[in-house]
Amino acid sequence: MSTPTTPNTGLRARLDARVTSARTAVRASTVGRSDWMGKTWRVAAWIAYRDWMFTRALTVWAARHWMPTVFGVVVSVGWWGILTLAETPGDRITGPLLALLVFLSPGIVLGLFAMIAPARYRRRVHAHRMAAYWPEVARSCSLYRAEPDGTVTVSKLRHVSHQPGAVVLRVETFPGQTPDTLHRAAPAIASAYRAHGFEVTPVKPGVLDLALFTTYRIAPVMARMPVLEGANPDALPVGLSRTGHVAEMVVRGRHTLVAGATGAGKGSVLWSVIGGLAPAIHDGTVCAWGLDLKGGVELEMGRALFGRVAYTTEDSIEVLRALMRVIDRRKESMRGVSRLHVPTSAEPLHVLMIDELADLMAYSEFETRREADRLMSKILTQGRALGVVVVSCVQNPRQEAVGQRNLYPQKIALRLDSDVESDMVLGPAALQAPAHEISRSDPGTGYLVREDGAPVMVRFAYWPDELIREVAQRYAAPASHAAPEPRDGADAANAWAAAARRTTPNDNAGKPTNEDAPAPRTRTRKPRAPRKPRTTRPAVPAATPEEV
Ligand SMILES: Nc1ncnc2c1ncn2[C@@H]1O[C@H](COP(=O)(O)OP(=O)(O)OP(=O)(O)O)[C@@H](O)[C@H]1O
Repeated sequence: MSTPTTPNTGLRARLDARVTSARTAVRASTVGRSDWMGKTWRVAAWIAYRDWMFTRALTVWAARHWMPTVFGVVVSVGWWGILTLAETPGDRITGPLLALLVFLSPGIVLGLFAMIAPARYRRRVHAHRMAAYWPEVARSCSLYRAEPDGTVTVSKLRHVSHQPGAVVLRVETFPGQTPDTLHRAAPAIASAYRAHGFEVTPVKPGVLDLALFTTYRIAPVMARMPVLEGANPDALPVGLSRTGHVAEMVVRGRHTLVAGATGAGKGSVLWSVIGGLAPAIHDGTVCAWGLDLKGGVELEMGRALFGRVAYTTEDSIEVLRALMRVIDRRKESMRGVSRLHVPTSAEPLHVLMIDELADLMAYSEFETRREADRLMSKILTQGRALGVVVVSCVQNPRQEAVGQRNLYPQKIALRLDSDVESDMVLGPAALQAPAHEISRSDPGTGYLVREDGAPVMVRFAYWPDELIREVAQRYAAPASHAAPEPRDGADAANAWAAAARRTTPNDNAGKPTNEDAPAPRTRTRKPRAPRKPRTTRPAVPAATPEEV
């Protein structure tokens, strides 16, 4: 069966056929010939092809590095002028002098470059050295493939760039290699280049940026008066990263666990979040709740920013219940409408800040602990999409203190006491984020591990008391940020408890107490019938020494 063809397709096919036959004819009469003429054509074609490749690479390089290109053109034109002038009959000095100058010109050009832009020159030289060392590093870190003919292919180093405090290697996988291999080799590469740490960032499929840090520390950062544009719960600026960029943290849609030994700087994280969101709190799109089980020492400083706070375990349970009521209401209002809550001043994003989670979850009375555990589990599992997020700070990340570690998709590990604790908080990310190695003299420094598992070292901004007071005064929370009243009947948490036949203090609200209850009926028990004497087998008498 023939397919109908349009006149256009027919023309194109005819043209293609002619081009193909012309190419075949040209090949046959040039490089396809088997005699010496064919050989000459092949050599000429090879030279033309190499020329074309060189010109293309040179053009691309010139377009990328226009400054040295312009400089080179100016110098060449200058030389041409001098050489023209030197063509004076009888002059025996200018020619050799110019030849010497031409011989020395690369050094002169580089020297001028080093004089004009010394920092840039040093970076170029450093990048060049790192690139020269790369094949050896790649081979020793198993980033190579050996062909049967003995050739060795290593992962390609695309380019080396410098950022403040880091050198970034852009590395490309070769066919047959996966980015995972590069991820695994990253610690060895960092060690080969004597780097203080590393971060791996995927750029595109098969291409990764490996940042090697030239400094171990991030200098302290002071917080400043926040502005409304910065108060973005999707990308909240909280400090500086090792590359000197502003480190951002996602607050909306993420629960965050902050773990750090005493004096590690959990206060800086706490205030970077609440203080950073202060303008949004003031305009009503964020509502802050606080549990400070150190008796309010931390949160009272900025009390005006919070809608509701609790400083005792009993009050904390009430606050958690109130948050559950928010979740219950949102569930009803968002059902079938949206799957991720968008904060507005009528329906704000609720951020619960807990300072010292272990006081509530591990060191309180059994009943309180059980109730807190139940409410926290519900808030952590249901709150995220409904616009209720939790930021919990804890000193001791061990199991009994933070049983719900896995319910926090985002983790911040400040200085920790041991590698076991780093492992507990960060899981597999601890390999790239050794929080136990953070120095005591660097409070506020920690690893921020987002949902994707890639850790970033951050120095959280330091919030002095005066600034917290000033921010609280300027951006006080609106009066409407009071906790919602309980609806008639039990809230969802209590319904859940009732379903599980567990009693909570709240289940008993409004129910008759034991004083109202009728006296319990006492059952008169019949006296037990006397036991029948047991029929026992006759005991075997112990053997006497004579019998043995
Ligand atoms: N980002 C920071 N930059 C510089 N210094 C900081 C920073 N954060 C905290 N500090 C210093 O470290 C000290 C301890 O900080 P902070 O009270 O926040 O620690 P913490 O982890 O909350 O300790 P604890 O759990 O014992 O209360 C502060 O008094 C301050 O001097």
